[in-house]
Amino acid sequence: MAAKSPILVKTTSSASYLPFRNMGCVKELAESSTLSSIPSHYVFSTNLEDQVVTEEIPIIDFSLLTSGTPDQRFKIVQALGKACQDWGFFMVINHGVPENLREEMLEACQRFFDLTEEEKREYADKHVLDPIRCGTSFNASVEKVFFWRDFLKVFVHPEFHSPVKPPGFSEISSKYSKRTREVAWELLKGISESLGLEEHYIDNAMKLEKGLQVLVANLYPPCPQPQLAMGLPPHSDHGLLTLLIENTIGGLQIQHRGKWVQVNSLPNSFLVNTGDHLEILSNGKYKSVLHRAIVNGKTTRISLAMAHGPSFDTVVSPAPELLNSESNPPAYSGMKYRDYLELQQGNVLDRKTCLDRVRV
Ligand SMILES: O=C(O)CCC(=O)C(=O)O
Ligand SMILES: [Fe+2]
Repeated sequence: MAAKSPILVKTTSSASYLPFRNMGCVKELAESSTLSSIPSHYVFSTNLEDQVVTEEIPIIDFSLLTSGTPDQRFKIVQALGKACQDWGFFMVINHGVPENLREEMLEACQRFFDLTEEEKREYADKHVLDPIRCGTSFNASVEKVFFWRDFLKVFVHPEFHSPVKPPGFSEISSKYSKRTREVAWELLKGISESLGLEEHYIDNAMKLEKGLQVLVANLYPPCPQPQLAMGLPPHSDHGLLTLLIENTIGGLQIQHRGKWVQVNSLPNSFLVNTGDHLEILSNGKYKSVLHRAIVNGKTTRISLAMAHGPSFDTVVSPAPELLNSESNPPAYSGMKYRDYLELQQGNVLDRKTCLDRVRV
């Protein structure tokens, strides 16, 4: 393959922005009125010129899963299985989580990012397994190139944590986490059945009663050179299922049959993607989806991903019930979820390189 010529761009010298490496805040950088080009350490060298297409993304009507007739439930379980197998991604409608709670939660996240650097510092530079941490990019301590994104990550289950500021964050987050968790766990029952396992199989095997739920708020400020920067690069999520909402601004793209597909979310829907641990548990039948977040030049985008995983101590390996020594041998080795999480979050975010470490 011919080597790509380097992209030549006018960028700002990184030296004057180095302080951001410590605390991290692309928000402040973006708000500095003189910024007309991005510092060189935000230039993402790989191809942002890939063709992006629009396709019809599977839609799951949640109400049919919980209160449909047996026939409707059967059909929606099949649709769930097909969405997991063909896409690793679907939109969930009629889930019963009130629209105003979703909006209040997004506003609370905005208010967190609006706190001063001083107020946020308490949660900066934390270990990846610290229950509350904020920062910029993905893992600024090991990255050469930064992503155009600030984040807040909070473990909200099995123990509930919350930053004390901004006022009201804790109450809203507690309500929102509970409601989303219920939706995720119900979807996992349907997904269990779609694999030919009994309804509570994933519950039991992954010890969901103590399952980890992480609130991940992402802030992508307007970027003066959006075609050169990346919000989040192609990656898959750890855990089983991630339920994402966004303010009115799009930016999520998923990979489907080798192409990047733009996600245009339906109003009031959850954007759901399957994670690495569902891929492991299903022995590769339901592959975790590669996705990325792009940035824009005009408006701040906020997304809120709720990641749902096993309990920390669960060793996740392919479900024995799905294996066959001849036709379907185990394709992944077992690893404790806590160790996987530490590995994934403690390294550079790069496609599915973490999952590759447990492939047999
Ligand atoms: O902002 C988005 O749309 C994607 C966020 C995401 O992939 C993540 O937080 O893992
Ligand atoms: Fe993600």
